[in-house]
Amino acid sequence: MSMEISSILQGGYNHPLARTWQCKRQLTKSMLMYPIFITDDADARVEIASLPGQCRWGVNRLKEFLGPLVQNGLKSVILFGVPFNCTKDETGTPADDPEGPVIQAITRLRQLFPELYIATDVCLCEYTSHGHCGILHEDGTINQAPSVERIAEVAVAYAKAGAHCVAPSDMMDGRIRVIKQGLIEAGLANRCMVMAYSAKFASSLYGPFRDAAGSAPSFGNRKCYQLPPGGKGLARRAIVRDVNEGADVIMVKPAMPYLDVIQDAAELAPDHPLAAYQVSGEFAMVVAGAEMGVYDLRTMAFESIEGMLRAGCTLILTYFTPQFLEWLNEA
Ligand SMILES: NCc1[nH]cc(CCC(=O)O)c1CC(=O)O
Ligand SMILES: [Zn+2]
Ligand SMILES: [Zn+2]
Repeated sequence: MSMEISSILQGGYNHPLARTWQCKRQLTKSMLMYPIFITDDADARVEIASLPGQCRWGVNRLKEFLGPLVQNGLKSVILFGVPFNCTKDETGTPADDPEGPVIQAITRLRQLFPELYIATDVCLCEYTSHGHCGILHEDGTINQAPSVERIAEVAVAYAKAGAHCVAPSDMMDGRIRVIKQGLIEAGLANRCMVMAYSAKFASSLYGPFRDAAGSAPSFGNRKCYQLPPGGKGLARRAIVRDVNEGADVIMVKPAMPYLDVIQDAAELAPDHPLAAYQVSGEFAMVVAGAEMGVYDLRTMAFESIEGMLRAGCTLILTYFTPQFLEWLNEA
């Protein structure tokens, strides 16, 4: 009894090279954007306990930190400011301080690595006294209009300093439109991209980041602006909303538990680049499993990315970037 011809699949992926042809999209170095933490002690290099292998860096150390990675094919970074020596207030005044870590780092990186693509996370939580991502009413709820104005002001300041991309992670309604408008008014809209954290969920997976950035809210939580994990419909509406407001790139965050949302974004915004953010808790989880002997780190790291590529993303923000650059050399 012979097999049906359509039953035979293995011949199509028997050879290692043929296996790569079965993947519609393969990880390349250009797809990787590395999230890095910049602190306001210029000479600092402080390891972050909850994020194995990651440090908070001062601007004077950026050459030694990123030089070897750029040499190895690093194409882009996204900057997070982590200030300790500033006075945080209600409106996040230190966010766009010209002497602050983000603007200093943009200037320095543009000089050091002219080819490196520099994105900046834009948010107020690292700079507000209350640790929330916007400006609050007396009763502690978000005051939308001034929040969005302030966030746009910070975004434009980063663009003026030379950022190639501003990426608002606050999840305030209407911010993409106001940021885009601000860039247009500043004459920068044609050379600074807006990457919208469109579908950002209220996740348990941000813990190590908040630890690293000192950005945990001092009261309450972020559930009135970040999406509920089951909110597929809301995520779809937020993606469409941000496209209509002028986002250049759509992002889904976290990535691994939200692959269906990435796939939805690919369908809803087929003409936009699509980013997935493998967040701090995902990174910590993958590393911890390897340390417990559950799997091989490298194999699992690639598998975790494979899902995002299948779902349709074209850009990946991950703390594994230095390792991937290395592993892709060996592949
Ligand atoms: N604006 C907040 C912000 N910016 C980046 C992350 C998370 C990134 C990560 O976990 O790697 C968060 C999440 C949060 O604290 O709510
Ligand atoms: Zn924030
Ligand atoms: Zn942020």
